[in-house]
Amino acid sequence: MKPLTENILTKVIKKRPTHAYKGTFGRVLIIGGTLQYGGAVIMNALAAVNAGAGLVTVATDPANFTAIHSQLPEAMVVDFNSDLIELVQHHDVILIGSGLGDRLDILKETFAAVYPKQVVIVDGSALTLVAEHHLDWPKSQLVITPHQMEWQRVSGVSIAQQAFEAFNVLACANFNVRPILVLKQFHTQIYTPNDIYELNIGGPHQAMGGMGDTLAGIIAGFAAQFFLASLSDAVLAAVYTHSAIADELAQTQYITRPTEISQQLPRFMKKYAN
Ligand SMILES: NC(=O)C1=CN([C@@H]2O[C@H](COP(=O)(O)OP(=O)(O)OC[C@H]3O[C@@H](n4cnc5c(N)ncnc54)[C@H](OP(=O)(O)O)[C@@H]3O)[C@@H](O)[C@H]2O)[C@@H](O)CC1
Ligand SMILES: Nc1ncnc2c1ncn2[C@@H]1O[C@H](COP(=O)(O)OP(=O)(O)O)[C@@H](O)[C@H]1O
Ligand SMILES: [Mg+2]
Repeated sequence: MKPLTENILTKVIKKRPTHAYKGTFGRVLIIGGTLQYGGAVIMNALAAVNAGAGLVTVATDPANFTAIHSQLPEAMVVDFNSDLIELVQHHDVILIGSGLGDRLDILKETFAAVYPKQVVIVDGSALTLVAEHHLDWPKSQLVITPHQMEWQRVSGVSIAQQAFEAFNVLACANFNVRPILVLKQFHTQIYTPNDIYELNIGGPHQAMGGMGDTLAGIIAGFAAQFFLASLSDAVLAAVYTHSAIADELAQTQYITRPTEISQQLPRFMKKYAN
């Protein structure tokens, strides 16, 4: 296992070309946020917008529309009960699952609509639904972001077994599509097709609901902008950035709120852009 270091940031985060426009930095579609979990998609979107995604749309329960607009006027909204096929196909990056609850119908429709060039990030409730209903993974560039219980549900690798890399590698090999696995924990591990990395920063100041929703949003924002270099590198840089900002905040704070991490993204990224 390789340590994930700060070097990944200068490798991935690039100075913006002068003639760029919003389309240059990718279209992100976030799908999730039932009535109970509206905050999850707000945190996804705050992270994706602040990470620099060019255009962000949130497909969610209409009950969340006003809250999303008041937090983040940069984001667009759409009813997740409407026909999503065309919408899904018009985006570069799809983030599905944070606060999706039991909406298996939406998950199946999305998985069926995506095509191989797209990046699909599967988080939260979508992972639990895949496990419960034995769904095939979408035929796309796949990133999955389970915490340890979600990974146990999806892969059958128990939390105790997860300490042994080989079990996790074998489980990934058994998927119908090869994923990039972000296995979240204290010292998160990232399984890419070539290597396994361990994050050696971050800490218990991050142990709070919404922290994973924020990470998923940063991954979406980085994948949208920096995908052409390498999706694996974009994911690695997103994981590092999330905890590096948290650790900066923790120098003077007892806890680090997910929404504060998102606020710090533009300032933090500026330091590494070259
Ligand atoms: N503001 C919002 O809208 C928010 C919405 N959210 C959304 O809620 C949805 C449900 O997600 P979820 O993670 O809260 O619940 P679930 O999938 O049942 O997993 C919890 C179970 O797993 C266990 N467990 C064991 N190890 C663990 C570990 N390392 N990390 C975490 N858990 C671990 C744990 O054990 P216990 O705590 O009981 O000891 C418990 O039994 C999801 O879509 C998410 O996006 C949240 O983001 C919060 C903010
Ligand atoms: N003790 C800890 N040290 C470092 N990171 C932590 C710690 N506890 C939680 N985290 C991080 O917080 C996030 C939790 O993700 P998740 O459980 O999916 O949150 P949520 O679904 O509530 O948004 C992960 O990125 C995880 O690595
Ligand atoms: Mg989560």
